[in-house]
This record gives sequence, C-alpha cells and structure tokens, in this order.
Amino acid sequence: MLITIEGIDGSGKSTLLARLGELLADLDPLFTREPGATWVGDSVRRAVAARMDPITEALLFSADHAAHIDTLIRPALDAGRLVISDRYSDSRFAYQPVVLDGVLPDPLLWLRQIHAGWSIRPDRTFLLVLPVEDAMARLDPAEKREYFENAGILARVQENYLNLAASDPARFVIVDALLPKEEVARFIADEIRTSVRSSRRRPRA
Ligand SMILES: Nc1ncnc2c1ncn2[C@@H]1O[C@H](COP(=O)(O)OP(=O)(O)OP(=O)(O)O)[C@@H](O)[C@H]1O
Ligand SMILES: Cc1cn([C@H]2C[C@H](O)[C@@H](COP(=O)(O)O)O2)c(=O)[nH]c1=O
Repeated sequence: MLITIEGIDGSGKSTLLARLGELLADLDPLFTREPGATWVGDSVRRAVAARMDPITEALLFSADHAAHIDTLIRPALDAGRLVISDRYSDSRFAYQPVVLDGVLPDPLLWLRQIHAGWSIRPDRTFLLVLPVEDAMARLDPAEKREYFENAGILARVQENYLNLAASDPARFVIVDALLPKEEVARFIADEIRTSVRSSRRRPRA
C-alpha cells in the first residue's frame, strides 16, 4: 500500500513523518521522500537553487520520481510493504503549474501526460492544509529558502492542492495542519491502520 503526505512548505510533513515512524513501527513501513536522497535528487535541488528554466525543473523532478519508483517504491510494494512518502507526484501537480504558468498552454495536462503509463497511483494521500501565513511563520528564518517559500507562490500551490483533492475525494484526506502535532499524527496513523486492515481483507484480483 502506498500512502503519500502532501502540503505546502511548513505544513508539518517532516514532523509528522518522524512521529508516524514511532506510531506505526509495528507495521515496518518504508519511509521515503521526494526529492530523494540520491544524485538525481541532488540535481533537482541544484536546479531549484539555480532557478533553472521551469521545463528543466519539472523534468528533473519527474526524473527523480521515476528513479524513486524504480529503486524504492516498486520493489517495496512488490514485497508487500507499506510505503509512506513525504511528497510524491501531487507535489509536481501542485507546484510546477505555478512556475509553468504562461510557459505552456495547460501545465497540469502536460505534467499528467509525462507521468502517464509508468507512475504508480497512491492508495491514499493526506493533504496538510493551513493558512499560508501560518506556514510561513513556521519556516526557520535562519535556513536558506527555496524560491517556492514565498506567500504568493504557496497560496497558489495550496489552491492547486485543494483542486486536486476535490477532483479525487476517494484518495485524498484533507487534514487541518493547525491542530496540535500529536493530534495530526494520531489521526493519520489511525487512518493508515484502517486502510491497511481493509486492503488485507480485500480479495486479490
Ligand atoms: N501541528 C503543528 N503545530 C505547530 N507547529 C508545527 C506543527 N507541525 C509542525 N510544526 C512546526 O513547524 C515547523 C515546520 O514543520 P516541518 O519541517 O515538519 O514542515 P514541512 O512540511 O516538512 O516543511 P518543508 O516542506 O519546508 O520541508 C517545525 O518547526 C515544526 O516543529
Ligand atoms: C517533490 C517536489 C517538490 N517541490 C518543491 C517543494 C519544496 O519547496 C521543495 C523541496 O521539498 P522539501 O519537502 O521542502 O524538501 O521542492 C516541487 O516544486 N515539485 C516537486 O515535485
């Protein structure tokens, strides 16, 4: 089963993943993330830091996704493991249309087309939602910011996320990221357990 965690910068994804590691330890999940900790992921981070053109950036994020699926996600799913990813394809569908706006006629359609036929659809996606000003206030001012960490950009990214969630309500669960950390983590851990239990009861096709 593939679970993904999405949300704008500062929504609390890393904090949540760390706590899920403790709350779900008995299920032995594979915790992973995009961009990944590989040379492909490093190339993406370099491209973002250098503000490469948006097509290059989108293709590098997508290449990182392909490598992520090939090296980690598919082998773990084939072995029957629970996989929990901090960011996944919906990050592309929420962030890149903002920077591709005006570059391509329909950025989301183009992004969906370049994922078609090889990407793996998540079983459930938890979307952490909070006002952009709260997310910005949570970001460490001492840390170097990616150019996405800007209120105007994040507002558009969050709007894209909410549209993605509205178009796929069976997969997305919207979570109030202003709730206390422990409440967010326990709610999501319980939902994941329920999903895992019901997938085990479902007969294999
Ligand atoms: N529910 C919460 N309530 C209050 N503060 C929180 C909550 N969740 C996380 N935080 C705090 O907000 C800050 C940002 O959280 P975190 O790094 O987990 O966000 P993130 O979504 O992983 O960010 P990024 O995408 O930029 O890596 C941290 O200082 C964290 O302790
Ligand atoms: C996977 C992915 C990420 N981004 C953006 C979102 C963040 O601003 C950075 C890096 O992510 P982190 O969780 O803060 O480490 O990259 C993106 O624009 N598109 C993507 O597909």
